[in-house]
Amino acid sequence: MTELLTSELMRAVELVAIQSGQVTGLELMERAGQGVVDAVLEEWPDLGQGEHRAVVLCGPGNNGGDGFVVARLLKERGWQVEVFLYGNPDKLPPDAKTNFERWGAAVRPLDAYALGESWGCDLLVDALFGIGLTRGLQPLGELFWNMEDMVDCHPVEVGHPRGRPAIVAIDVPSGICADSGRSFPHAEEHRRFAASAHLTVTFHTAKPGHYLDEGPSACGKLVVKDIGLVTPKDNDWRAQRQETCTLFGPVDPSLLRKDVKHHKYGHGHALIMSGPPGKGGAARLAARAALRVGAGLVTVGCPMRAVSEHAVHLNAIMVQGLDGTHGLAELLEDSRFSALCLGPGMGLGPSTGELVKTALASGRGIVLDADALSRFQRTPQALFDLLHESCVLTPHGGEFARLFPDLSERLTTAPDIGPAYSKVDATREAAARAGCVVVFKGADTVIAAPDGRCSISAAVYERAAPWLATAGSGDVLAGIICGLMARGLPAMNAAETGTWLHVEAARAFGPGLIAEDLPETLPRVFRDLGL
Ligand SMILES: NC(=O)C1=CN([C@@H]2O[C@H](COP(=O)(O)OP(=O)(O)OC[C@H]3O[C@@H](n4cnc5c(N)ncnc54)[C@H](O)[C@@H]3O)[C@@H](O)[C@H]2O)[C@@H](O)CC1
Ligand SMILES: [K+]
Repeated sequence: MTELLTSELMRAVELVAIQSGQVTGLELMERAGQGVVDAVLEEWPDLGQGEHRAVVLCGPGNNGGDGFVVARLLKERGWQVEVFLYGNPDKLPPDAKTNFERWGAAVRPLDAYALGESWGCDLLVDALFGIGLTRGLQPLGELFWNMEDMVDCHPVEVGHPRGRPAIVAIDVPSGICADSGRSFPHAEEHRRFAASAHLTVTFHTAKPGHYLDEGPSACGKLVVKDIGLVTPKDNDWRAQRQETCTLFGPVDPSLLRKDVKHHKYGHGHALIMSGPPGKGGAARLAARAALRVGAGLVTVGCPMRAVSEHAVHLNAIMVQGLDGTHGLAELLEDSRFSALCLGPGMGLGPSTGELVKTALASGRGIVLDADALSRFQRTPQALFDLLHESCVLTPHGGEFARLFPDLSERLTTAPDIGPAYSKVDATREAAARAGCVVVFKGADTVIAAPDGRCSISAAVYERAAPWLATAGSGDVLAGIICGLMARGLPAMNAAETGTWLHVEAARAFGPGLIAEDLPETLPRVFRDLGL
């Protein structure tokens, strides 16, 4: 688990270190610049030998200051270095100004570079803006478009005669908000409003924006360099500041082990509600996932007329025909049902809403997904009034917008000032409003509890799982979380652990994955975890 710091918190950590006299801002800047050079040489060892050419693009703040340090350190290694500045050197903040002066060689205005498309270098350093970005950037010609093209289409080739540079972003690709991973679109005709990099080197700890929204694709690869800062642990310091969020993973295997002393009921009984005949596949996927993740028993509850369809497909999973809400209430008199899942394939008719209300009244652990969420599009508050701490909502972007239209709008409207409203902000607000755990799905899944706990469970960088974008994979996730809740995990733990396992199963299976493969790959994931 890694704590991710927003720009405000990062500044606060830096201030504590400087005020305590342990370090100066200038020393931190030197360490940051050195960290970037180290990361570049680790990533491209060929750049460690011989003379190379670098172009460093510096901005008007301390990110630019880091850039001047990098320029100087590369020059000391015998490189040819050209520096371009966005802004006025007289207005640089003190530490950046000192490093501008230490650089001491020519600095040309950025326009000369941005318009000139001078790509003939081995390393291009983006030191324009870091965590201090507060608004959209002025159009920079085709600079960002060319950077994206370079990253997407051209493998780095050190010494290529036409110059195919490795692109490294300092702290965060310029134009990307470090808190949200969002850029600030403007009316310029070019599509890119932020830099792209092969490698992004950040300091002390990653920021939420490295994992959210456009962040990961802009960053390329992310490396965190230690610059000797320590995040204060004391509660007083924390109490005065905004809450942090964590990058979740890996899971704690002890939560998943089965104790030899337990019989099947010791591992819980999950009830997965299904829709009408012909729509039962989603519930069966969820049920299979709940069973594979270790629930002792799993039952699919369905309308009487869907029993035979389920019966021909299911063996270890039981089928129970139910007579509407009355039937569900009667079934739940059996206290051994420890968690429920409603939504996948249930349909948008009134019966779905009624079944959800009956299930919620039982007070059991409940996962609501898909149609169980969309059914409440017109009356979200009616749903929120019934939710409790043992509930988990698992919306994708569309379902989130149906339940929380105002939050979704803030998240999708182009921001004009930074830090931009983030998926972490939106999920946290949603969880507080709903009074339960919310899993806002995507490659940048965010999970929040009503008490403010929040984590990002991202399928990006080395954990990318593009094959998860397949029909039914959300149903499987709902089933995994329900199975974990049936086993006794509290809602937040189940949501975080389930989301992590879901991605891990997709990664373990790899290309060609379909939803059916996910539950079947869980045993391999468990073996790899040492269970
Ligand atoms: N905070 C820390 O702990 C450390 C920070 N360091 C570096 O310092 C950076 C932060 O420095 P700053 O706070 O100076 O922030 P930046 O260097 O990111 O930029 C801030 C400057 O840009 C201006 N600005 C913001 N948005 C703009 C826009 N759209 N168009 C034009 N100007 C704009 C601001 O008014 C300010 O002058 C970090 O990203 C990192 O690279 C490192 O030197 C080491 C330690
Ligand atoms: K940058």
